[in-house]
Amino acid sequence: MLKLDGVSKVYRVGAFGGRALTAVSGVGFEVGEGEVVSLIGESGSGKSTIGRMVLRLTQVSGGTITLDGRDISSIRDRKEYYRQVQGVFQDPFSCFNPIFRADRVFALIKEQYFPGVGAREWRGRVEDALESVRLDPGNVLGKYPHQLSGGQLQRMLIARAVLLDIRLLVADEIISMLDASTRIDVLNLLADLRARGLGILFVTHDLSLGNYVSDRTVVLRDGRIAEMGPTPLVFGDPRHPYTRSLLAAVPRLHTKWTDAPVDGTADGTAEERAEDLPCAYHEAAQGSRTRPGLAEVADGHFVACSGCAGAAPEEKKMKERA
Ligand SMILES: Nc1ncnc2c1ncn2[C@@H]1O[C@H](COP(=O)(O)OP(=O)(O)OP(=O)(O)O)[C@@H](O)[C@H]1O
Repeated sequence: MLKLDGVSKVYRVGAFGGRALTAVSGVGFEVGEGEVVSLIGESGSGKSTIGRMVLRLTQVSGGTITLDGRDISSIRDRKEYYRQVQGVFQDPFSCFNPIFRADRVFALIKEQYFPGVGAREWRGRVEDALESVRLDPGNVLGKYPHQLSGGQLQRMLIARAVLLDIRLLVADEIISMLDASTRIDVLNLLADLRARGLGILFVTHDLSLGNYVSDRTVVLRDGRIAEMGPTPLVFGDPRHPYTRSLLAAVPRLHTKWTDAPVDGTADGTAEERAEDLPCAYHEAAQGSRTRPGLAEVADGHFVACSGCAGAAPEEKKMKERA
């Protein structure tokens, strides 16, 4: 369904746009029907930029993004595209105009996409969509955004996507602002939608969430893919030192921060990372024709050479020392 191939994004920054900032470089992965793919990485690694490019909110600088083989930038009718692909973002409040009732988001969809549907039938469809995201229509219809919780608003936005019967949802940090119990509700809701065939690009900096929801995981570092593959492989057998350090830094439920090792990771794996270098995947990554810069270490499990161009400076230094 969705395919990114060698996608890059360069922003012009600084005074008069005189400096180039490469936010995303040579990224390629797919999202199939009924598949959840997590895009994981630290702040600034380029996750949202990728989401925005998929949503056509930001132009691609290099490479292609295709939907069913069609370059999305060639789809002139944006409405046709947004009928299939929608985004939901971190802050649900910012998606609603406080002076209008929250259900205006549904009215706008009707106006744009379903002008011929009668009022009664539309009301039925809205109620069904709300129930499918476990909202009681009687509780939320007719209310203003400030009368609803963040979780309710987030679900209304997902209901809007359900009404459009989209094929791909870009979910960018959608549960970061929700409390723990609402989070799990929204995650389970995504699982329902996935079971109905919806593809989901799940953008998060939270590894445990990525592990919980996704079939496949793409780990981004400085705009490049460090590692990607089936989630159980990436989390169960991480090969890139960066993935390992991210996983090691996840706080453990029964460990107090005062008991954490002083090297900054939760289980003291800094030594292990140094031992990994020089990189065992250098030749395979260089030689790959299908996934340039990535070595396939198991079926569908790819890892970047930690010493190649684009690797973080401290990794390069470690490689030189090794
Ligand atoms: N519109 C823009 N103009 C210039 N630079 C930008 C723009 N948007 C993002 N960037 C830069 O691109 C890089 C990647 O940003 P992006 O928001 O994609 O990262 P992210 O991984 O989603 O981070 P976060 O988790 O903090 O949202 C950052 O260095 C950021 O400062």
